[in-house]
Amino acid sequence: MAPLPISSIRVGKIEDVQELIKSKPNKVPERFIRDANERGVLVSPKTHLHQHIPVIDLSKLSKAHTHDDFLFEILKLSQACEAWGFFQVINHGIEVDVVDDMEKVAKEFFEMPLEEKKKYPMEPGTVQGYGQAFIFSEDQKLDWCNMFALGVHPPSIRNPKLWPSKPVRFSESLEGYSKDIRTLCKRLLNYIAISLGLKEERFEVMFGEAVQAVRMNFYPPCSSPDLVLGLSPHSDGSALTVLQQSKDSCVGLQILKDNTWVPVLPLPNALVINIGDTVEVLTNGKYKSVEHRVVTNRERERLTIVTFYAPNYEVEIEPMGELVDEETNPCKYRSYNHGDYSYHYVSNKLQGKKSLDFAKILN
Ligand SMILES: COC(=O)C(/C=C/C1=C(C)CCCC1(C)C)=C/O[C@H]1C=C(C)C(=O)O1
Ligand SMILES: O=C(O)CCC(=O)C(=O)O
Ligand SMILES: [Fe+2]
Repeated sequence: MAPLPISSIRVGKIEDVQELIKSKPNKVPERFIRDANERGVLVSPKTHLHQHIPVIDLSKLSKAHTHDDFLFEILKLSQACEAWGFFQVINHGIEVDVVDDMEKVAKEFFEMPLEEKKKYPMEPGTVQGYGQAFIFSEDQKLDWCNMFALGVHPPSIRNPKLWPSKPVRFSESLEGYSKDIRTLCKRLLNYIAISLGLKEERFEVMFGEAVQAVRMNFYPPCSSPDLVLGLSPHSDGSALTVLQQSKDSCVGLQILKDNTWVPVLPLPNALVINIGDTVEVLTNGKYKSVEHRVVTNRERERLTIVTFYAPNYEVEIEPMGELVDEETNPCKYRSYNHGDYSYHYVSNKLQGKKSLDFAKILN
């Protein structure tokens, strides 16, 4: 994927939110204050008024369980992908130590002094390193978030200069974690294929050497959480996204369901999975990538480790023939190259599901 044309990008001063709350704990600079229609309404996690995203027990999909258990869980998965685009997985098979270790090094990374983190800058027009991605103009509102993003796989997408030497165990932990998350993504895509009545390895074969990137998001507390957003509304450009919320994180992720922002309440040892734009296109819209955003908290911070899993850049994407019917379910998306979609995605600001207009066939 080619870098963006840096010369044309003027982003102004992007303040580091962790530093901001150290020096002026009660001040929210104008550039973070959202227009009234965009602001994150706080939703109490205690409220029982909300529906919750489905929970899929992956142990029920292993050989140790009965065929009925398997079918029931696959049905739940299919309903989750169709109605929610989001679900949590429990008994996912990734060792607690691997997950905890990743959380620990990510936390240590964000806790380092700014000078240390600045050794790995996200330059304007790039998406890897420490900073804020998706900023393309001086008047664009900023998210109340610090990010650290790295390309992980295949090795050709890595920028080794951005892999930090501190915390000392960071790279080793990220390698181990990413290997396990990759296995989980392949497994989930196999189950998703089964849930669609496709051959189990349909996605794996199509994706080739899949692209995997990780983004760590740190949201410090904010004195006026009702005025800002932790992360702007967006859908993910990936095929699947795996989100880990650190143990002491506040609730913050909200997904747009039936025009209402529904909070995602963390479950112990669960991972949150969401369908990305690529699976929406491949399934001709049967499984949807759902718009989501993050709100902040007055007292508590939030740390998330997010993996984007997507086809190789060379792969041509279009709705799968098995899921299209010229008469009853015609193609809703055109054919395109995934590398081109990735470029399009990272060269535009996060704006709901707007990125997918790239692929939509408009009648
Ligand atoms: C800040 O970055 C992102 O939010 C992001 C970027 C991912 C990427 C890298 C960090 C390096 C390699 C390229 C890639 C674009 C995957 C989001 O990723 C989404 C967007 C697309 C498209 C995707 O596949 O995942
Ligand atoms: O931090 C979160 O809860 C959500 C992060 C997210 O949506 C993303 O990184 O794409
Ligand atoms: Fe996201």
